[in-house]
Order: sequence, then structure tokens, then C-alpha cells
Amino acid sequence: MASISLRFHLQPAAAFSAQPFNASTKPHRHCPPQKIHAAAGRRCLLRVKSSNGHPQIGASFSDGVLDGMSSGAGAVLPEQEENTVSITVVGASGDLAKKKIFPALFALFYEDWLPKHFTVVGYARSKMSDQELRNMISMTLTCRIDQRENCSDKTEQFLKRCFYQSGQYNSEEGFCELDRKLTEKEAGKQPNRLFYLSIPPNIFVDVVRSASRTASSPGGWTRFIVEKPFGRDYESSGELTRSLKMYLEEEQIFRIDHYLGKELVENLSVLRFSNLVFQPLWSRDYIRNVQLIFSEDFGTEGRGGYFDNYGIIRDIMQNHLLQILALFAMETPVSLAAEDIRNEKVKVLRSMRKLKLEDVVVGQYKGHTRGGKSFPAYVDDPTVPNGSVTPTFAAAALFIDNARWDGVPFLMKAGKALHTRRAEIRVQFRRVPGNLYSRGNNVGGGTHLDMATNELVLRVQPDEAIYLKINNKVPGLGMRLDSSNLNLFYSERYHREIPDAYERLLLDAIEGERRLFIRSDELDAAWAIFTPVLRELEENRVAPELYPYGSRGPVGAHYLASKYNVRWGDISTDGSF
Ligand SMILES: NC(=O)C1=CN([C@@H]2O[C@H](COP(=O)(O)OP(=O)(O)OC[C@H]3O[C@@H](n4cnc5c(N)ncnc54)[C@H](OP(=O)(O)O)[C@@H]3O)[C@@H](O)[C@H]2O)C=CC1
Ligand SMILES: O=C1O[C@H](COP(=O)(O)O)[C@@H](O)[C@H](O)[C@H]1O
Repeated sequence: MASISLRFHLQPAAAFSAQPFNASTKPHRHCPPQKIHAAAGRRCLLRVKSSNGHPQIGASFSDGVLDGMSSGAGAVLPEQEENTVSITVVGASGDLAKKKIFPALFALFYEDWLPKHFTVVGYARSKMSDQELRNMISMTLTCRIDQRENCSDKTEQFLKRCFYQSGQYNSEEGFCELDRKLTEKEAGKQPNRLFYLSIPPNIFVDVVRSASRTASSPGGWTRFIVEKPFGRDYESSGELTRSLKMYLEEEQIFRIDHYLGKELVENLSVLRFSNLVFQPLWSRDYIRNVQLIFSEDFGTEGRGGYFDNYGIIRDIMQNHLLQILALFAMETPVSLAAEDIRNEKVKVLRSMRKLKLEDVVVGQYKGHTRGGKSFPAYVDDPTVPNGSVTPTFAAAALFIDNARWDGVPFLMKAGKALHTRRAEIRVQFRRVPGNLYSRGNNVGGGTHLDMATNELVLRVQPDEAIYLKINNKVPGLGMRLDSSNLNLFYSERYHREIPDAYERLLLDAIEGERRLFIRSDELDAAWAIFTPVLRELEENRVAPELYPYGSRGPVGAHYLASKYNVRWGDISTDGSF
């Protein structure tokens, strides 16, 4: 079977090049003047990846499985050597930096996706030497298991490019020091600077103010990746946006939702828009309901302090699941360009009904003992206040009031400390009208066809897969029907490690590709859907239904689904998947 490779093409100028000075230079530089090497005028660079999927030069069909992140990416044009990218991880001592950001940067380096000349700097208040930072991050770096050659050489080369700067988050002094370090490492090349804000949200604005004023690139682009949470509700999110925009242009702000970088979420649009079979089915005419399901088999362990202020609706639904919903339900964009896609997402989000309290079920896990092992309750976490009613589970029924989706329930379910770790999209199709095989001539047993309607499942994680449940005849002389799956299991089809979401998103930010980042109007629309119900839950201190750690969650989720004549697809009756 043919596969199309869209990843490698040469693209003059735009991708790594400096933005026009006025597009990224809102900040005023306050550091004492330094000698800045004039950047060379040539801006043409190798664009190593097209995650926006434009089939440009270099797009190719090939037999079997081609494309591979490593092939071709290392070809470097001479011009590239004159540019450099400095990536500053602010909050480098923290959990996310260690767990995700440094490993993702290393993976990009390992596979030759980073520009030839780059520098990684960790910034935080903790005191650390360069060597201590390297020791810390070397604990979490791993080479791709499917191509482990040169692992230690590559690790060493990468670590040599990593440095540390200690400083306060609200101190221009600290960021001036950083600026000096960056300038030294940039060694006269055209500098582009990316700041990753891997810090608690209450200090986002401090950092942006100080860093933009004192450590912006003197002649290239300056971009900030901002981690969630983007506020707690419509108002605070708007306030955060306004504050950030005092120092930055919207195109400098990369609001990350790491679910948008997951392979299966990327594949959703490909599945939808490049397969004719799905196109006519993708509407209320054929789809009965859509389910967006997230579950984790562990609690808030260690993050209770953060979590209690947010809860599962803000932590997972308002961002990760809603973003997937928007991609699922949007109209066909004019093109694959970032603004065209984001325009469609915002339209569908704005067509959604505000969520009502009667369409929400909330739960919280309680302690449980199983097999002699005890699992704590949410409120046993010492960082969680006694008597907290913060939901660790929620189910919700959402609706899109437009012509395509009128009346179709989009059911969401998200929870911590459940029986399994899973994220998936399930699409349940309508029943076959006048189905011959459900008129009692299905003698001999087999599946009950009134129940066994077609279902398309995109399993985001773990074990990425796409499968379609269809009805078929059991072989033999009789007429017994069965429900089976047409499968695409990634591990069987593609013998390679799937890149982590943070790799794709970091690379996109370096390339200036905004498609997978959230624009401020999308964020407003997303908060508008959830803010009223969040307020009601909090003002009324709605008591969550308790569910045992490791269970399938509150039974209320089933009542909510049945109110809309839906059965959750993840509660499988046939035991498969
Ligand atoms: N961890 C995760 O899995 C995920 C995290 N996120 C988001 O990413 C960001 C970073 O997360 P994470 O790494 O877990 O955060 P941490 O709590 O580990 O904080 C990161 C660093 O920020 C500094 N810091 C922590 N608290 C404060 C404070 N009150 N005031 C000033 N500085 C502080 C500390 O560095 P120092 O003391 O050295 O200055 C710390 O090492 C957050 O916005 C989080 O919501 C998003 C998705 C998942
Ligand atoms: O954003 C968040 O995501 C993680 C789950 O991410 P995953 O990639 O491991 O599925 C979640 O645990 C965390 O609470 C939330 O803040």
C-alpha cells in the first residue's frame, strides 16, 4: 500500500527566518548594551518538516512505510549555518521540564530535526551549574529504541549545548544575565529565541515582561510557548491574554495543548478529509453520538495543590477534549494553513451551547483497598484541603447548534484514578434502517444487531489504533452474525517509536507553525462554553459522587448517557480492546 510522505521539503526563507522586525519587537530592550554581531542578510533556510501537511516540493509517494523522521532531515543548506535558535526553558528545575521538554529537545536533536546551530538554556531560581543541569537532564534522556546507534555520542553532543542560568522570574537583572549568555552562545549568528514557560501560571506575566524587555532576540524572532492553564475561567483567561499582549504580539504567543501534538489527534483530520468513505457520513445524518474519553489509572499524586484549584473539567475537558472535538466537528478548512484551520475551529466552538449543570456529572475518588493494597482518596493528599469538592471525574453532554451537528450529543468523560489509562474518540453511527438481519432471522445467536451499530474508534493512547466495528457473517452454512473490527494497529503497521507530542509541538514552535497552538479567540470560545457551569458547581459547592480508586467511575455517568439514549462505548460487552 502506498504511503505519502509530506515531511521533507525545501522552502526558501520563511520557516526559520527572522520575522520582520516589527512583528516581534514589541518589547523594549533594557539591558546594558552589548556588542551584537550583525546578522547576515540571507534568510533562506531548510524547512525540515511540514507538519501543516502541505504537499510541497519533496512530497512523495512511496511503497510501504517511508517518510521516517530521520531521513533527509539532516541535509543542511550553507545559509542555515548563519542562523541559530536558542531555546530557554523557564522553570528548568521543574517536573514538566525534566519529564517532557528536555527529552523532547533531545529527541529532535537525535533525529536531526533541530537547526545545525542551537543552544538550550535552563532558567529557574534554583542554584545549579551547567554541569548540574546536564546531570539532571541526562537522567531522563533516552534514544529512540528503534534506532539506538550513537546513543552515547549523541547524548554527549546534546548535553554540551545545554547551559543553565539562575535568576528570579520577575527580575530584569536575571534575564539580562540570560541575554548575555545567549548572545555569547549565539556567536554572531542570526539569533532566534524561543522561551518555554514551564512554570506555574501566576508567574507567566512576570516572566514575559522581564524576558521580552531584556532578552528578546536583537534581530531575529522571539517566541513564547505558554503552558496551560490559561486562566481559570472566561474572565481570568481574557485578563491573562490582555496582560501577555502588553508585551507580545499574538503571533509570538504559542499556547500549547499537548493533546494537539499526539499522533492520533494529528491523524484525525487526515482520516476525515482524505478518505471519501467518511466524508458523507460525517454529520447528524449518520452519526448518532460522539464520545471523547480520557481516563488515568492514577490519582493526582504530587500535583494535588495545583489540581485542587482547577479540577478535571479545567484540567482535561475545557482544553484537551474540547480541542479534539473542535477538530472532529469543524467544517473543511480553506487550506491546511494555520489560520484557516483555527478559523474553522473557532467557528465550531462558537456554535456550541453553553454547558448546563443538568448535563454534567461530577465525581471524586475515594480510598480503596484491593488485593491487600490500599489506594488513597483524593482528599488524603496532604496538599488538598479537607472537605474539598473538586471533581477528579466529570462526564458532560455537549451540543453543537449548527446544521451539521444539530441534536448529536458529544459526550465527554474524563477522570483520574480509574481502572485504566486511555484516551479515545468513539463515533457511534445510526442503526441501519429496516435492517433485514434484526428481524428475528438472526437465528443461531451471535451479536444483537440492534446494539451492534457501526462504531469508529480512534485510540489516542496507549497502543495507538484506529478500528471500525462492522457486522459480518460467521463462516459456515448457517446464518450467524458477528461484530468484528477492521483494525489499524500502529504497532503492527509502523515499526517505529511514535514521537512524543512535545517533540512535534516544540519543532512547530521553532518553525513558526501555529496550526497546533491555540489562538486567543479559540480560547475565549472554549471558556465561554464551560465558565457558567464551573461557576455554578463552585458557588453551590456541588458534592461530587464518590467512586473507588481504580473503578470505572461514578454510575451517574451512565444515567447522563442514557438520558440521550447513548451507551458509553468503552464499557465493552464483548471484552475486546
Ligand atoms: N507536570 C506536568 O505533567 C504538566 C504541567 N503542566 C503545566 O506546566 C507548567 C510547569 O509544570 P511543572 O513543571 O509541573 O511545575 P512545577 O511546580 O514543577 O514548577 C516548575 C518550576 O517553577 C518554579 N516554581 C514552582 N512554584 C513556584 C512559585 N510558587 N513561584 C515561583 N516559582 C515557582 C520552580 O523552580 P525554581 O524554584 O527553581 O525557580 C519549579 O521547579 C505549569 O503551568 C503546569 O500547569 C501542563 C501539563 C502537564
Ligand atoms: O495536561 C495534563 O495532561 C496529563 C495527561 O497527559 P498525557 O499526555 O499523559 O495523557 C494529565 O495527567 C494532567 O493532569 C494534565 O494537567
